[in-house]
Amino acid sequence: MALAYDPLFIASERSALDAPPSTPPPPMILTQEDLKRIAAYKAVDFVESGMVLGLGTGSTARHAVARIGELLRQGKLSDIVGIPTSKKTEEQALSLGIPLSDLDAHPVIDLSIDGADEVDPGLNLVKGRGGSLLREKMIEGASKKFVVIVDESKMVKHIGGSRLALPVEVVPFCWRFTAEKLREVMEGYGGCEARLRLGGGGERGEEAFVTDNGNYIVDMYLEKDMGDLNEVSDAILRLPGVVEHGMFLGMASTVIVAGELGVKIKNKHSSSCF
Ligand SMILES: O=C[C@H](O)[C@H](O)[C@H](O)COP(=O)(O)O
Repeated sequence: MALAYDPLFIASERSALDAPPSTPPPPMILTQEDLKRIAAYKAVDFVESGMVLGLGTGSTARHAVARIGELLRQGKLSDIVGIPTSKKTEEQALSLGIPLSDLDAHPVIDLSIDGADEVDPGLNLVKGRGGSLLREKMIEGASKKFVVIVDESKMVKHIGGSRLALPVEVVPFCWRFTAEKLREVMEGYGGCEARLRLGGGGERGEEAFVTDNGNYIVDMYLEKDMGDLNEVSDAILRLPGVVEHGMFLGMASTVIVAGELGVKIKNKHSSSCF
């Protein structure tokens, strides 16, 4: 996969690829990790000193948090306050010396940067395959601007189109009951299989995954396009055992997609490439 990116930009991140100044850099083969980093760095271009920042969670957001830490260390950014969307991100940000706070102290956030599991043509998202959807939705929903960073593999024709999980955070109390209710509700929207997410412990990871909020995740595997996403969202949220779901509808102001042909920036009302 040879890409139309500035090779020096990538090489600066991969010292092993540094070429002597007189020779042109070799054509770059970019990994998915490179694409995530490129999208993340582009998003950090939106960050200005003095901002309150929502710090996302996941393998893509991790690059953005690292970059913010780097720019702070270099003195290119100052007076940043980070609001982490998970305990994991909190740990990373603390290790980088990024000053942190929370929504109680900063109920309005200037800019949030986060990855996504799926992005549809209307910039609706699936998030939460890392289990952080509730805090992400609270923080990103309180943001004046929400910039989503993805590699092109995350683009789908419709939500659920990857056939991977659409996560729903549920209270542990009688989760089977809630999972069954979810399955019943989704019968009206093309159907789904609803499975408790495991991996929370045990010799073979057979225990339930527990979120930062002490809840479980039921992963829904959709059969087809659900249709009216706002209607599905309302129906899911009406179930008493449901805390939140991983559809982020109309929340992204900008999506930065790093792919084979370069970086695309899609704004809510228009899109551009460069
Ligand atoms: O709970 C996890 C978050 O919603 C992540 O932002 C999402 O899963 C994307 O993660 P990644 O960048 O690792 O694909």
